Amino acid sequence: MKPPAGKDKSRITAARILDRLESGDQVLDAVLDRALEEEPGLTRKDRALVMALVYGVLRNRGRIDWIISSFSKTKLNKIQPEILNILRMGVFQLLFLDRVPPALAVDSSVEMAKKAAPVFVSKFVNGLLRNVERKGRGLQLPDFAKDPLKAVCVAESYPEWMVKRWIKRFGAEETLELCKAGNKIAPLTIRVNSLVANRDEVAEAIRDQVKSLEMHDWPPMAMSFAAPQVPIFELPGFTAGKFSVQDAASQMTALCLGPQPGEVVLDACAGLGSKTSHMAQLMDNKGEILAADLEPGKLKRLEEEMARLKVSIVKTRALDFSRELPLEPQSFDKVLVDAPCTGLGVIRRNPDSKWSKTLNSIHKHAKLQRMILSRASELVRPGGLILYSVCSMEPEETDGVIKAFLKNNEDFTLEPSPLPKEGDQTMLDEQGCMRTFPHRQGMDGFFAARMRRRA
Ligand SMILES: C[S@@+](CC[C@H](N)C(=O)[O-])C[C@H]1O[C@@H](n2cnc3c(N)ncnc32)[C@H](O)[C@@H]1O
Repeated sequence: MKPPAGKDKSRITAARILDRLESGDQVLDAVLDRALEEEPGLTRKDRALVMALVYGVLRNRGRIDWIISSFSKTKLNKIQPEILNILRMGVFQLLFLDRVPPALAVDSSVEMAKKAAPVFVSKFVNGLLRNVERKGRGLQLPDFAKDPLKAVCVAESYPEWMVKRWIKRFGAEETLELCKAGNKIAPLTIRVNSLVANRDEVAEAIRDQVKSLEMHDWPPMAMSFAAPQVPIFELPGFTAGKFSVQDAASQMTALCLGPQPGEVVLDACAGLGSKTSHMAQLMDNKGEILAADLEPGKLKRLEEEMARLKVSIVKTRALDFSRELPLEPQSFDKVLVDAPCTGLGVIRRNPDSKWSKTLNSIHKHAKLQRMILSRASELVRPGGLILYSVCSMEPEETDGVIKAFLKNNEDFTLEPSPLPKEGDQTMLDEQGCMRTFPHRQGMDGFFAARMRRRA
């Protein structure tokens, strides 16, 4: 079966994205955006196939590789990386994607292999995928009762080092739940911009264009939905700035800091500004926010986003918080440090992190986080607050950073974040730090600690 041209382009684009991710130094969103920009001819349907293939392979890569190993005499690390990604996409289409006819899954993979390698390699691809088609579903997965580590790694597709440390911390049963939750497609959650709209009004405007619309009890401006009929930026109210896309756990961060109207606030690692605009909203667009980030390009996009959301109290400045800062010490009422991290709490959105992060990434991030928190804290006025947050659940990036900071900065003390205690009590630990987990609350995995400088 000869693959139709449009679909072939989708597969070639998906393979290119997977190949580019191999280097480990680029994140999925950026690689996706660039690859899709390079192929303006792809229709919405073609793009949907690209997404399905890329996310599908990344979510299921451990299991797919185990299947390939079961049918290949050649070790995986001896297979040319481009060919391995073609095989992964082929196996994914054969065993995980019902809508692709098996002949198309095999033939399109063989055609791609022919362009990337000598004929004997495309024959290997053909033979292996035909075997997977015939016998792949009959493979017996490793037994959880006998070898939980291997069973979780294969069945849920996670690297061994990650599962090992989670089993040590959470036990095998809970690790299985955590890994399963990380493979689920995350709901689309938005935050209504109270500066220009209320939640009921936004819900009514989008109700007939989305499925399973659900209002959250907490955080109060959040609602989630599935399967929007149009891209988010085409939903009614988006252009007018009535809402932003932001996970519920991420919406909790600004609430933990609780900036008030009229205050002077610093967002030290502002990125594209999802928490900056939330803080402006909580401040009723009164006061001042300095949004800083290492990357000036992000701040330009942040400024555009503030304009869309009708936020006028934000100034931006490119700053490196791992170095001495050109700012007046103790000049801010509140400081948010939403630090760069491994992102292991948001695997369901960025499944590439499973394969790009290592134990070393955790240690490298923890070192940078300590430096950034320490520099940013110099800017907090007496009696003022600093909130440290990361979208990771790893002890080195959470408790480790806070413990070291409090030890070296005796004029700061940890205090409970002002999240509701009843009902949602599980979001706060015994010290009042916010901790969310995908398998416990159905939210991204986040950590936030609120610390006050003595007056
Ligand atoms: C977790 S992201 C922030 C996300 C952002 N707060 C939001 O809600 O959209 C961390 C940010 O820290 C920035 N960053 C990394 N190293 C930094 C440094 N040394 N100084 C300042 N910002 C840094 C990154 O560019 C990135 O945008």
